[in-house]
Amino acid sequence: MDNISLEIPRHSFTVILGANGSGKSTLLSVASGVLKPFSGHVEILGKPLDYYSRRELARTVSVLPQDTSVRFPFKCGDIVRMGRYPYKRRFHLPSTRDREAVERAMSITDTAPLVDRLITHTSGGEKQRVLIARVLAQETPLIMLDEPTSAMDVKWSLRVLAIMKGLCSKGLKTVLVVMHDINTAVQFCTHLVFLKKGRVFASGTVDEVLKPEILEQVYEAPASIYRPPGFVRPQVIFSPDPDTAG
Ligand SMILES: Nc1ncnc2c1ncn2[C@@H]1O[C@H](COP(=O)(O)OP(=O)(O)OP(=O)(O)O)[C@@H](O)[C@H]1O
Repeated sequence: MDNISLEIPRHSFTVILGANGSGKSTLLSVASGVLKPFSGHVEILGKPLDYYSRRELARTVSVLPQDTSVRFPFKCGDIVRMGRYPYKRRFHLPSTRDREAVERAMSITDTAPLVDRLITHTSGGEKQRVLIARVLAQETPLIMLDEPTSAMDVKWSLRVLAIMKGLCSKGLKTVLVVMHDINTAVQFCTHLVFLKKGRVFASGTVDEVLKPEILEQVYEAPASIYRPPGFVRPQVIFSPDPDTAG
């Protein structure tokens, strides 16, 4: 990736979209400090990333990576409690605030019934919900999620995105999400970023950038926008390539 210049508005719910290999996960890794950029810099809440200590960064940004394979048989409750590590003081038991944050996160994500279940014994969608609970328990002003709902059913995809949207619209969080499902993304997000070949191709509000000419260049497929009755936001239809559609 090169020449990326991007500002994520505070309290926005921004979704990063683009074709496979366009650089979405890489951008999220650079933005969260997991990867160092070869040149340039990242600022979080007006402060250069390099000025954050690891602990301060972990109290500022919570990240859900794309690869969520958990190889160790931790209990789901312990996984969510890990979200409180940035606040842990040596030789201290979890505080009331720690316990409340974990309980709240597990309640919102309906993962309390899984508290004693081993994470290795959960379904793909349940595991993603547990990891979302960990992110919420971390209580950071910034949340970065890489394909957080890829294994979730429709109900839970919509619910998790609605939770994130609610936190942004209340002014409590800024959320940056990588997703492929453009039609679900536009129902919730305030801003869209389209990447193409490692560069920002378009960035702005849904109305500014959800345009057939942009979509066609990003996805290399004919696109139309329509507004189904009862939907506040538009939807996209991609037409199959007549040569390969059969
Ligand atoms: N560890 C790595 N080493 C070298 N190249 C990598 C590595 N990870 C990713 N890449 C390459 O960097 C480019 C961007 O990858 P990235 O994972 O950011 O894309 P993406 O937009 O998230 O893709 P997808 O939609 O398939 O998840 C791709 O060409 C990919 O092959």
